[in-house]
Amino acid sequence: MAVHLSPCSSSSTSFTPSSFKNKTAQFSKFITLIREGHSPKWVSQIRPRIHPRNGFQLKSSNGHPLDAVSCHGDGMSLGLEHIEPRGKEDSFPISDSKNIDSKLSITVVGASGDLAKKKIFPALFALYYEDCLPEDFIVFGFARTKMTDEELRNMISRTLTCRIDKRENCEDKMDNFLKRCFYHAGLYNSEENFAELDIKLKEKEAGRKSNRLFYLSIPPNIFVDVVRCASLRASSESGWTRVIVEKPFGRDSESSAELTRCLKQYLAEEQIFRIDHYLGKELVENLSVLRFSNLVFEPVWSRNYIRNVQLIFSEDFGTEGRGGYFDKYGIIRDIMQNHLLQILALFAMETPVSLDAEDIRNEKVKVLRSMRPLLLEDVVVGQYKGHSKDSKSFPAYVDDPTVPKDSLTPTFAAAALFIDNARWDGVPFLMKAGKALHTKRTEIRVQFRHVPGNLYKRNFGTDLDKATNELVLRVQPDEAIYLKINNKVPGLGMRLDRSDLNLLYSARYPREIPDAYERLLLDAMEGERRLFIRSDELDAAWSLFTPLLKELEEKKIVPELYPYGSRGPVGPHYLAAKHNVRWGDLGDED
Ligand SMILES: NC(=O)C1=CN([C@@H]2O[C@H](COP(=O)(O)OP(=O)(O)OC[C@H]3O[C@@H](n4cnc5c(N)ncnc54)[C@H](OP(=O)(O)O)[C@@H]3O)[C@@H](O)[C@H]2O)C=CC1
Ligand SMILES: O=C1O[C@H](COP(=O)(O)O)[C@@H](O)[C@H](O)[C@H]1O
Repeated sequence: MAVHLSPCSSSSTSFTPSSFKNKTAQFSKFITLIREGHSPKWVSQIRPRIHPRNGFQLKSSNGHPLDAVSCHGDGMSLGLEHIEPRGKEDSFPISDSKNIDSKLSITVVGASGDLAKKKIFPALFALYYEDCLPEDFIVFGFARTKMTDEELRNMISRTLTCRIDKRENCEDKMDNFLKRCFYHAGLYNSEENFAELDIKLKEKEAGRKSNRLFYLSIPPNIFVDVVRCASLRASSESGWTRVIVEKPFGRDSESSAELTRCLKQYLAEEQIFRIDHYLGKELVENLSVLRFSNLVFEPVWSRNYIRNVQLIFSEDFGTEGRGGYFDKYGIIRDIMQNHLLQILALFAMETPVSLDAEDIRNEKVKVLRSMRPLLLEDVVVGQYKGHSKDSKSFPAYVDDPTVPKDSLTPTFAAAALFIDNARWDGVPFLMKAGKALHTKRTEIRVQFRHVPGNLYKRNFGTDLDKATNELVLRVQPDEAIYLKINNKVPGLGMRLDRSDLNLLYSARYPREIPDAYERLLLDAMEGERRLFIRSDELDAAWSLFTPLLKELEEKKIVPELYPYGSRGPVGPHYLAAKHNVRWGDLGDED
């Protein structure tokens, strides 16, 4: 009987039991693993299943985080995934990665691209500079562009920087890092080209146990091809294989589910690391610390004290160079459905049972599933238009040659979301995201309720809203956490003033904050999934936005135009007013 892998991509593969040369070899490998010290506890929890590359695989039957360990021999192999006890050292700790007998091979697929140059290679170098990579690692670039190893190194070297506060040995470190970088040109759907990559990887791995990490820094339409080829032809035969997948994960619920289904033809969920780089940002990571390790915040973290929450993303440049991608997605899919919604989930979730990845992701899924799908009436969309200022002219979105002149794709959106649970009933969560605005900033703003029976209300005049407390978490730039409070102006009279209790990171922690990609790459190497998106989280996120996105497209809703470099359209003010909210980012002093 042949097992056919489904037709998610251009080719399908079949495996026959006759190719399993000797079944007893499976069991001798199994026994070897036990002898090598793998715990019989997890061995007893595994059950057989078919694996695309190895033909036969053993997998745990419960939903705990797993880690892939594969072994092979005699022309056939077993892929084993084992359960690690919760809360203990992670399934593949960096200390294990540092094991001198094993090698880490990182392949950046789409190495010639913008993200690879701008973020991934610099992040890998930063990790190397900080001694966070295993001693024995190599980095391969893979893309269609013809390049030699030397050309790749030249390309990468242009974007590498050493930490501002630690410049010693920078040149040497760069040289050593670059010596470990190699390149292989190939087609994304060619199993043959990935088999060639496999040969090169093996050459460098020199017979040692190898763990392989693939970073898919490519457009989404070729994700499945690459996963198919990499998993069938270039996955590790002696260690784990993991794949980091960049967004977008589909365009809506259906395409996202289909993408997940296709990826799972070749990978177990535990091998898929869906990246949302906002989860790797310092202030976003700190959100849980702030909430759950300070007595003063958690008790007020509910509808009883919080009037509204605002999640604001603003960029001071347009879609320059990325119009082709952006026009298919728009700002709601590009920023809101993922980055802002992930922050919202972390902000609003209940206390997780532990800091274990699954416990946190369980809570995020719960809160996402308690939310109301967005309604058209609670959304405003905009698009930037050309604008001239001080004899400088700024292009309209539709001036981009890769964007259709009549495009209705929003480059700006504002939305009101609601969580129908006991903690957040009736509290508006307002989101605002836009490109080509007057400033670059990402913030979480929490506006608190009025002080009941405030003794000092006469001092605030008629606008009591101006006197409420506001907690601001500025994710970027100039990371900061500050609380707006009312304070007495020093002196003999009784004059009140709005002041900030301000934790400005640059003053308190005068060192460079690692880039989000550094943290996330490190986590993926360690097998830590806490900051990556699980497939049910993704489903829940798409369920909230898909009906709205369809309606916007079907009804051809025309976005409100706003000038490049402005504060955006006026629609969001009406939306906020409808929910009795005033945007917190209006004052320039903020
Ligand atoms: N750039 C960014 O700031 C961000 C990007 N992302 C995501 O990361 C991924 C990579 O982004 P980015 O680097 O900007 O993408 P690019 O458009 O630069 O593409 C990366 C590489 O993929 C290859 N490629 C491009 N288009 C095609 C195509 N139609 N068919 C086959 N190969 C193609 C090219 O390499 P070659 O021709 O050499 O094969 C290119 O260098 C995308 O999924 C993107 O959505 C996510 C967050 C931010
Ligand atoms: O994912 C994306 O994020 C960037 C913004 O990331 P940041 O870390 O610079 O804030 C955005 O420009 C891009 O459109 C989007 O795809």
